Formats: sequence, structure tokens, C-alpha cells
Amino acid sequence: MRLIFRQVRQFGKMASEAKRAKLTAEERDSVLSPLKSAGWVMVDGRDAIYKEFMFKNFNQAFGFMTRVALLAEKMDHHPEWFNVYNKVQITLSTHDVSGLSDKDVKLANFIEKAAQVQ
Ligand SMILES: C[C@H](O)[C@H](O)[C@H]1CNC2=NC(N)=NC(=O)C2=N1
Repeated sequence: MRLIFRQVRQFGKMASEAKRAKLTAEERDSVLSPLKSAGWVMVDGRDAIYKEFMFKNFNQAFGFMTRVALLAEKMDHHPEWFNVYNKVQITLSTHDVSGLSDKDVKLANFIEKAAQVQ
């Protein structure tokens, strides 16, 4: 029984690590262009993307952060973010691979949808 648990745990770890492979040059062109069109920018000196969001008030901003936080926890992939009143500044990068991965793209696309909800 213990062996099975260990195998499941190892599989789960492998699966999450596999999903955290750094984006290749080819992938970047296709997956980052739409995000750049939506206002995401590359961070100077880091393999990361950044965007600033403004909302009507703190309540709207925090509701947005709550929606993102719930998915981040489900994905086990978390944003670097700063909030003051109605402004939310978000940086995405995958710490485990020190750069952008598919998880950052998935989270950024969700963030775009979550920001539309008012
Ligand atoms: C132990 C935990 O699974 C890892 O530290 C997760 C948590 N959230 C994460 N978030 C981000 N942005 N990058 C990671 O590499 C990462 N790794």
C-alpha cells in the first residue's frame, strides 16, 4: 500500500514538474502575442510578464483578486502581485524553472477573463 502512495505522489510531482517546462522560443511567439496585445509586457531583466489592472474601487479589485487566487491555488501556480485600493499590479513567472511556462500563460488568460467580470 505504501508503495502505491509513493508512486502516486511521485507521479503527481512529475506531472506538475512536466507542466512547468520553460516556454520554447517557438511557443513564445504564438502564446505571448495575444497577451501582449492585451497589454502584458515583458519584465526587464526577468523572463516574466507584467500587467497593471485598474478597477472602479477596492471592492471590485479585491473581488478580482479573490477569483484569481482561487484558480491559482487550484493550479498550484501563484501570481506575484501588489494591490493598493483599485489598482492591482501582477507579475507572472514560474519560479521552479526561473522563467515563463505554460502555467503562466494559462493563468494570464484566466486573469484576462476574471478582469472583465464587474
Ligand atoms: C511547492 C509548490 O508546489 C511550488 O512552490 C509551486 C507553488 N506556486 C508556484 N507559483 C509560481 N508562480 N511558480 C512556481 O514555480 C510555483 N511553484
